[in-house]
Amino acid sequence: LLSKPRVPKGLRLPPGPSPKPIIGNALDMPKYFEWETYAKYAKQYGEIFYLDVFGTPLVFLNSRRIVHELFERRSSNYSDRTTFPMIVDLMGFGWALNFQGYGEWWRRHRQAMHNKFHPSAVEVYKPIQIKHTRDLLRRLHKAPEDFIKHIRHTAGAIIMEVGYGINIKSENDPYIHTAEEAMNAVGEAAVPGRFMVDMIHWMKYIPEWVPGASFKKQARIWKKYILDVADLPFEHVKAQMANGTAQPSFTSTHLESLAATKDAPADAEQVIKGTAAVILLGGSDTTVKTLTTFVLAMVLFPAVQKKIQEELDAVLGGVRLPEFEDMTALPYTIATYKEAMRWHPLLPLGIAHAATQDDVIDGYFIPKGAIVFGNSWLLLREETDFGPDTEKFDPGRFMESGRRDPGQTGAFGYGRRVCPGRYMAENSLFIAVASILQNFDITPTRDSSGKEVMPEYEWTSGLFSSPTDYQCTIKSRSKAAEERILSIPAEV
Ligand code: HEM
Repeated sequence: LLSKPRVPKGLRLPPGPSPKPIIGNALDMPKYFEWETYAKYAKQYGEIFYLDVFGTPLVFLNSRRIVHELFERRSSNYSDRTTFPMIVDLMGFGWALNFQGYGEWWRRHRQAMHNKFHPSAVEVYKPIQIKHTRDLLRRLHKAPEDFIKHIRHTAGAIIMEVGYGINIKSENDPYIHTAEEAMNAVGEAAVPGRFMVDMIHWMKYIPEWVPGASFKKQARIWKKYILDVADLPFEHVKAQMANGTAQPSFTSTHLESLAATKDAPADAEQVIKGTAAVILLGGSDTTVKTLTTFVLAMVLFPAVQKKIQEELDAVLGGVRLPEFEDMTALPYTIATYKEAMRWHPLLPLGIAHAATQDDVIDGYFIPKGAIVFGNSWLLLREETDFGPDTEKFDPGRFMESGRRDPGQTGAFGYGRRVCPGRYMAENSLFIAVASILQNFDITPTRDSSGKEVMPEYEWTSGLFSSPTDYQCTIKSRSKAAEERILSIPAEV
């Protein structure tokens, strides 16, 4: 199929030179690790190609030049989202700004988020991030084998306090559980092509009992989590505000401003509720998965780990825990979390954008409604931007001049849709990496004969890609490290 470029039916072409490859159709869509297959297609077909999927072009952008041209310079045309009948109509996810079309409703959500997540606004979250990261050290010291559970708890605790002022203590917190279930559902459903109903929209009207309509049953099961994750914590904060016990948070401060606003639109509360839930969803699992990638890299690349620890020891003198003020003195530590985002980007194909109007780029026609992907995985492996050997985990690459920041090269997405939580996310990653490595050594586990056993894992495939759960040994580095950890107050 791929060897014969052709023009799918129904696609108009610009006049002039012959069109570039339109390389195939739904049959050419890989189901798993799509970014790798699309990267191979890119080698064959160049900076831009597309697949025709039941009349909808899926356009793939494969170079930084073309990504910049469309997503940044022509951002007013490439900031829409495709309609996801599975996610929005059947699973009830219309409240999530991630999946809203480019328009006033999305803009109001984005504004609500921006107000509290721009670079200086996120400063107020730093004490919360420090407090819960220190608690993470205590938990890691106590039960190191459960490190993934602890990282998950910490990310959830940070985001619940930031978003709702709710202090979660238990590792089985029901809000976090609901958020994880909702996030897993999105991870599966947000991959274009995963559900046929996203291509053939009338299928959403098929009754659940019809053979072949199992997607409807699946959507119904997921919908409960998706509605609960928005409703339950929000109602909790409102009840707390009514009885005067609410802690300041994204939700409470927005609700207070709303109460003080004359003639606020009737749906203003909906915007706050939806945005708070999106913060909960976007804010916990993303950090967890990036940190599990980082821990894995530490097991696989011990020399890198040693180098980070040397930097941390030199700056902190082995006597105090890291603070955000240390950031400027810790370039290699910063390079490490950036390398984790580059080496294996969490969203290898980002979240697809959509074209609002017909457009032409380099003589290729992109029709209105086309679904447009930046292949972040490919961009982040570009040797001209990141230096040689990009398969290797090497923070040292960022110590050379002229290297690009992965956060501005696709790891956080593109243009007007770029991740609005990125400043807070980077702070969480920095303080976690610095705190963990100052105090712990991360090594492979050992078998009964004392031989090292490398972790067994696979990269997951879907909207998100991160390692499946794996084992490693996390041990405090020294007596001094142990004392530092034990001196952290038990109650956070
Ligand atoms: C390491 C952590 C994170 C990574 C790698 C990440 C990555 C991304 C990516 C790739 C996108 C898609 C952008 C696009 O469409 O071009 C995105 C969107 C988004 N992210 Fe993040 N993110 C992270 C953390 C967070 C956090 C902490 C929050 C909330 C506090 C958040 C909230 C959002 C929201 C609301 C959107 C949707 C934006 C829109 O559609 O306009 N993310 N993120």
